[in-house]
Amino acid sequence: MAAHMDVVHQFIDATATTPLAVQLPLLLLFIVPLILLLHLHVASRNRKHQKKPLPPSPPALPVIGHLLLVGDLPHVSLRDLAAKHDHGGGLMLLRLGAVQNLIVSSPHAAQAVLRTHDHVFASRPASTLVDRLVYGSSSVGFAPYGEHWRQVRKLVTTHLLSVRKVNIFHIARQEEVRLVIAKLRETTAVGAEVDISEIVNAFANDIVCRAVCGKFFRAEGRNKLFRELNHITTVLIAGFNVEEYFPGLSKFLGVFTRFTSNKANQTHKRWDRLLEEIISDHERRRSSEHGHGAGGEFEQEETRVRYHKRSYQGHLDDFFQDMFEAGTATSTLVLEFAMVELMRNPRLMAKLQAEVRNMTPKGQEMVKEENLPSMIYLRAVVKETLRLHPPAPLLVPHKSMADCDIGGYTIPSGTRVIINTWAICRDPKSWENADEFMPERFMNDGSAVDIDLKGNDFQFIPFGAGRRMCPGINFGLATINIMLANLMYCFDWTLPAGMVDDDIDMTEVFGLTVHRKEKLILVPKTT
Ligand code: HEM
Repeated sequence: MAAHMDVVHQFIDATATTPLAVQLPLLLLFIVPLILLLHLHVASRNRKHQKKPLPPSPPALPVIGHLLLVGDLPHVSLRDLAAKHDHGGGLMLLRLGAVQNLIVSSPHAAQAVLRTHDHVFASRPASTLVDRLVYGSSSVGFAPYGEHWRQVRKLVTTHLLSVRKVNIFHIARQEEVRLVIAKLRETTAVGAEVDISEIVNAFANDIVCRAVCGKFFRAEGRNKLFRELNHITTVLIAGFNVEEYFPGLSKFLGVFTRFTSNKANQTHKRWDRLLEEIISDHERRRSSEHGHGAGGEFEQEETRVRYHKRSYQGHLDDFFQDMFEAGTATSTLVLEFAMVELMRNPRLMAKLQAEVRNMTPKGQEMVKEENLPSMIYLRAVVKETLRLHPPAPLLVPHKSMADCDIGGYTIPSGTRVIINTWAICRDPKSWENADEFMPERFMNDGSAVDIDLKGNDFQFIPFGAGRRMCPGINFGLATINIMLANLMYCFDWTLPAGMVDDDIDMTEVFGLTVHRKEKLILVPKTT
């Protein structure tokens, strides 16, 4: 240290006495390396903090951005756009009106969003329409990430959708399936055609109604009213809502949005009335149950669930409504598409029927839940249906809560995130003969035998993954498995006279979920 100070002193002494011509080179000798070092240090710090580029994007029009590129079937057009513009990274930015949307189209990119950076992307974009129509930001499915969402999600998961609760509801499921089978048997007596789409929709609706409202849900046609309100809600949410794409202009857009807003307000009031009635009914029945004692295990459990719901009164309506929207259309669609694919592939239907009939004890009137675990082909058929026809092909939009770097790009805070699970589930890089219905791929010797749908295998995420993953997965699969098994066990199926397999129209209509345009009409025959 002393030696070092000596050198500095010598330098100062020298510079004080030597002429400028000698001082300058000496100064340069010291200062230039210092400036260079400083420059290198700043450059490396800048490099570290420098924002990475935004993800690639097709050319956009002024004001409306890429809105015109998203056609009637956004899951298809987004897949095609990504193939051209995302440079193979699975990330593409589209500006829809004033809103930036990150389109995620590969398993790798989905994993980055839903697992590695799940804490950044676990929020939901705000929507004035959803707020007006449903309980929006206070529901489970549309709530922004935060304490409220955590509370309602925990409540739903623990008291309605846990594996234990789903198992307890098996008696109710069995009873509801029995009603459907009895109705279908009546039609077989006269050889009539049945609207399968309608039957499975009523069934899925009634199952959710029963879980949420208890076993008196049919009183005063409530199940039908639920179905109607659910339908209107889904159509409104799925429609094009200009405020969503130009949120800053919502005040000036009143003229364009008045019709939708009025309809949304009316529908909201009807939901309110219905849910209020149900809550008061619960209260009344609960006090009378106190007097008479509770029934079997299922009824006791129903009472306990109601009690817990009551203890969270403030959010009761929120999650009631969520259950209907999230739980009905999804299970309906899987059942309907499974029947469609099996009708188009009679050999596969025969294989499934053989399994279901062999695994059900002789003489049993219908398949019971305890018979299901041995039906591995049934599970493969359901998985393959979910792969080819995920009911929510773009999941539910997520929103980023902070800037985040993924794959060499910066995703700015506040970006809306659309995960194209439909494209991912049909990506030929992950799936052999990706567009073909081949349940065998999920069987023992199949290429996808180890791939599961619980949010760990990112090439197959029909229920999403991470914090916002569907909490109704067990409930939904239980509903689908028992119904499909019984449709296979109790009946043989044919198309209406004059139709052949290829006549089944696969044209899709996009909404919150994607469904076929045509109803599925079939003729059941008892076996
Ligand atoms: C086959 C049936 C079903 C499928 C394919 C399905 C699929 C999905 C998907 C893709 C999401 C969004 C995940 C994300 O944003 O990352 C979701 C969310 C949700 N699902 Fe399901 N679902 C099904 C059945 C059900 C059922 C039966 C219920 C309840 C009875 C339910 C309740 C919910 C709820 C509450 C959410 C919102 C979760 C949140 O935002 O935290 N789902 N579902």
